Amino acid sequence: MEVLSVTSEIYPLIKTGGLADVAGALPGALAATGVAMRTLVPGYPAVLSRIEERREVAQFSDLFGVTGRLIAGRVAGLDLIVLDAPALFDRPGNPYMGPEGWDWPDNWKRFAALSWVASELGLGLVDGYRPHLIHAHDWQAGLVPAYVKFGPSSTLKTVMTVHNMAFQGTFGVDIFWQLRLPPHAFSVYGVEYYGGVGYLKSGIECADAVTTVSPTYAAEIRTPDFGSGLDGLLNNRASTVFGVLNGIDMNAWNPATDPALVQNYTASTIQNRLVNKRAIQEQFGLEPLNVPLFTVISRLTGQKGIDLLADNIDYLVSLGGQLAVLGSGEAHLENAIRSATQRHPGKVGLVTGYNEKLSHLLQGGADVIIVPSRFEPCGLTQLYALRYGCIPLVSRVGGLNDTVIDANVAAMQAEVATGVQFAPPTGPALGDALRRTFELYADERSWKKMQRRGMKSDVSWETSAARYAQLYASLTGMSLNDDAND
Ligand SMILES: Nc1ncnc2c1ncn2[C@@H]1O[C@H](COP(=O)(O)OP(=O)(O)O[C@H]2O[C@H](CO)[C@@H](O)[C@H](O)[C@H]2O)[C@@H](O)[C@H]1O
Repeated sequence: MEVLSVTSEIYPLIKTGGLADVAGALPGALAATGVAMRTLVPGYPAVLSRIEERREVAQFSDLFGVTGRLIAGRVAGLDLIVLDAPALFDRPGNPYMGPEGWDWPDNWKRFAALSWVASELGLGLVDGYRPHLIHAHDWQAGLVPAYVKFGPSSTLKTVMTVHNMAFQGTFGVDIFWQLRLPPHAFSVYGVEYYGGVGYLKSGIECADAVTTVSPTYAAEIRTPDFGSGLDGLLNNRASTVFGVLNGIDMNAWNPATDPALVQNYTASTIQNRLVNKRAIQEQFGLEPLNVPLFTVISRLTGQKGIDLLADNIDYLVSLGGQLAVLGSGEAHLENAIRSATQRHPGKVGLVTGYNEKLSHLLQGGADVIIVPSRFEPCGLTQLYALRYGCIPLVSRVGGLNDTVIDANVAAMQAEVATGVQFAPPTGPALGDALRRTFELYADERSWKKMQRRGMKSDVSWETSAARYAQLYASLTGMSLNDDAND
């Protein structure tokens, strides 16, 4: 079966967050199930400069007013189709915003073009390639299901995956007439959203199935607290909304071979993590002490609960811990952490910006990763942490609830705990969880056991890739080993 994945970022070429990791890992994981996945991505400079075995497979003389072409090629085992449209994608900054941090004003057009091209591929634009299903990720690909629903094909199926309900891609009504959709697509059954155009809304409304990245988040987003205004629509579509937990790339994230670590290790040589811990302490300006080292690797935003963390740094230090934070985001949160580094020299360190390599080292040497999110569709850093023997301390929401087993008394006695959970996501509850974590850390033997359990827990894509494959099969009516392009 041939599936076309459509995404605005993909690891290892271009990444601002977890979407890239998932888009980069899923094709490889699906291959074992008999699904051949190609991925359509925008031709950002970072993508075009790395694509290999490149072939031009289509040209557009009028792609929403600009010219463009499709280049097929491969990178890092990924089968890519790249939309090379320099007027839309050859820009500095990240995929969504310029270097000054402002969203590009024509994002509606950039990602409408991507989605429209995906639907054309679905109709057989390129000789010898006709996907049976298109899998669209997040609002940037949210128009794909609308182009398919209001287009000529009656057999092409679509799946819409929501990685974060908070980012919806909403625009004014004026853009509608430039989207190449028929007039009747501007309705509650199409792209209309509170009088404007909603890309994610349209994807949820028009796709044959909607998935999100954990079972708990799939239930949460059907409530007003987490639905960001789309809970009503999701409830209407309840029988076609599924939660499929993310996995991780077990090769890219393997402490036994990870080149970003100073010292590699396995569950049986876990004491070697100390070498990485010392390297972290050095890089973050922390004293080389054997005290609990906490880390945070995150966008520094309210969603991620970084204000709850900031409120607890003094307490964490008073308990005898150290903290190494890697991230960037909202200025007031960056400032709050920076001022903590000044209050607690040698105990709290901050590295701002995005640093993939350092994120690996932190997982391989810190004792605990704190993930205090207010909501978390799945969360990947706690999964990397489990694999690396770094204990996750997480709020009990979304995928954090589904992947970490809290070290309560029963779970410790049954020897199944893998981390610490707290609820609700408030400062005092996080403080209480920190206190519990120090108590657990003090019992060296059971702490090591908990680390080893985490390292053995299944965070791979295997189960979830099979679930996606089953979903594709049920929507297309194909069996998984049917030949591509039947
Ligand atoms: N400063 C930094 N330097 C280096 N690496 C950094 C970094 N800051 C973050 N990262 C990395 O970026 C990724 C973040 O992924 P998450 O799943 O935690 O959140 P995100 O909100 O981006 O993703 C959304 O999509 C994913 C995928 O579905 C969901 O898991 C998640 O809940 C949802 O919010 C991780 O790989 C992390 O290591």
